Amino acid sequence: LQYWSSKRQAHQRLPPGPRPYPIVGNLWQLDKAGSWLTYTEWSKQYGEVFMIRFFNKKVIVLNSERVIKDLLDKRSFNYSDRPHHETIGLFGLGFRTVFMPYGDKWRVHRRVYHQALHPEGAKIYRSMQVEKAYQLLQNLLSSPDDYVNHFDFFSGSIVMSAMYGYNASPDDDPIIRNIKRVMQSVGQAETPELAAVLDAYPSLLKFPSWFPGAGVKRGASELRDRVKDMKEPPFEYVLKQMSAGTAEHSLVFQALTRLGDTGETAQMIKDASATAYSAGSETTPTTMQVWVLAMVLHPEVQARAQAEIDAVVGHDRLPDFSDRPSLPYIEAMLRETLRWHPIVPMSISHSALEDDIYEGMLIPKGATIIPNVWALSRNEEKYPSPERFLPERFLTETGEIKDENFDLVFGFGRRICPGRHLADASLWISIACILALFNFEKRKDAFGNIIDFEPKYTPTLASRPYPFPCSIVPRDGVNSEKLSKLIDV
Ligand code: HEM
Repeated sequence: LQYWSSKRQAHQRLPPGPRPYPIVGNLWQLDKAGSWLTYTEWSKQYGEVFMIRFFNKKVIVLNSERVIKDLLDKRSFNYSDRPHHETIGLFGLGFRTVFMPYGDKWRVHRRVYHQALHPEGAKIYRSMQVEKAYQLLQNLLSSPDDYVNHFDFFSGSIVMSAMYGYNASPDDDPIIRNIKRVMQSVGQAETPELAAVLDAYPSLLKFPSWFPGAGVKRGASELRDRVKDMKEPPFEYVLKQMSAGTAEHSLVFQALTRLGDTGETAQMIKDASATAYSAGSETTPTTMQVWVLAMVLHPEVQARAQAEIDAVVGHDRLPDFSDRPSLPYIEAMLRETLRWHPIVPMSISHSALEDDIYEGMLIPKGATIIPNVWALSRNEEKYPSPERFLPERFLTETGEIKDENFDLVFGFGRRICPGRHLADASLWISIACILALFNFEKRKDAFGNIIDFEPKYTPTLASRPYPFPCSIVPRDGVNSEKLSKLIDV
C-alpha cells in the first residue's frame, strides 16, 4: 500500500521542465544549431533530470554521468528499450539492431555482434585495418582535398570486411554504391519531423495511398522494396564464398557457422550485419573529421603528437598497434577528440519499459530517455575550459595516460555500441599513420593569407563539422616512393 501511495505521490512529481506549448510541446523551442545546446542550458535551470514533451510524448533528458549511470547502467533491465516510431515499420527499417525493441530478437543480434566484436575477438581484424589504413594513406597522397570521401571509404570498407569478408573496391564499389543509395533515401524519408508527426497522429497512416497528402505511404512501399538491396547482396556474397570454401573470417561467416544458417536465425544474422554499415560507416569518419578540425585549429597539438611518433616509431616504418602503449599523447589526443565534439551528442534515445521512481520523481513507462552526452562533455569540474582542445586532460603530470577516457560516446547499459572496439582500432591506426606522414594546415588564399573560419557542426543526430578550408600536406621527404617502401612490409 505504501508503495502504491508513494508511487501515486510521485505521479504528481514528474521531473521538472520547461512549460510545453499546446499540441507541439517543447519541439519548437529547441536550438536550430543542435537541440543538445538547449538541453544543456535547461539543465542549469531544471537540474540533472528534466522532462519535455514532443507533441504528446514524454521525453526525459538526463544531464549528468551520475544519473545516466544510475538509470541506464544500474537499472538497465528497465531502460534498454527503444522509443517506437511509426516511420520504422512504415519504411521497412525495423530490422536494424539500433532501433529494435528490447526482446528476444534483439538479444540474438547482440549475441551475433558480441561473438565477433568483443575486445579479444575484434583483434582478428587488426591486420585488415592496417591494410585499409595504408590504402587510406595512398588515397590521401594522391588526392588530399578529397579526404572526406577517403575517410568514408576507409570506414565503410572496414565494416564490409569485418561483416562479410568483402574487400570493397575503391573505384565505385557496386555493393557499397547500392547500400549508400538506399541509406540516402532512408535519410531523406526518415526525418525526425515526419517521425514526430506520425507518432503523434498515427491515424494519418490509415488514409488510403491515393488520398491527398498520403504520398508518404506510397514512397514508403518503394523504400521497403529497396531496403532488400541493402541486405541481400553482401549476405549472398558470404553464402557463395562459404559454399566455394573460400570465405574469409567475418561476423556473418562466424555467426552462420556457430548459430546455424537456416530460417529465422539466418534472417537475424542478415539483419544484424546489415545494420552495421549504417551504424558504423558514418560515425567513424565523422570522428576523423572532428580530429582533422582539431589538428587545423591546434598546430601545437599536432606538432607534439608528431614528435611523439617520430621519437617512438622513427621514419623508417609506420606506427603499428604494438606501438599503442608507447604513444600516450596520441591516446590522449584520441580521447580528447571524442570529448571535444561528441559526434552523437544526444547519444541514441532509450525508452522506459515500466514506470520507475528515481529520487522521488516518476519516470513514466514508455518515456523517451535522452542521455545528454554533450552536457557530460561540457562538465567544467571534470573538464575545465571545455571548449578548448587539450589532450593533456587525459595525461598524468608525468605524461602517462590516465585511467579515464570518454567512452561515454559509445552509449550505455545493455545498448552500448557493440562496434566500439572495432571503431576504436580504426580511429587509432588511421590517426597515428596519417600523422606520421601528413600535416594539416589552415588553407591560404591566392595572396598567401591564411583563411580563418569559425567551426560549425550539423545539428543532426550524428553531428559532423560543416566543410572548412584546410590543406593536407605531405611531411618532409614524404612522396609516393617513400610511401610504397613504408607500406611494402
Ligand atoms: C566512432 C564510432 C562509433 C560511435 C561513436 C558509435 C556510437 C554508438 C552509440 C552512441 C550507440 C547507441 C548506444 C546506446 O543506445 O546507448 C551505438 C549503437 C550501435 N552501434 Fe555504434 N558507434 C560507432 C561505431 C560503430 C561500428 C563500427 C559499428 C559496427 C561494426 C557499430 C554498430 C552499432 C550497433 C549495431 C548499435 C546498436 C546497438 C543496440 O541498439 O543494441 N557502431 N553506437
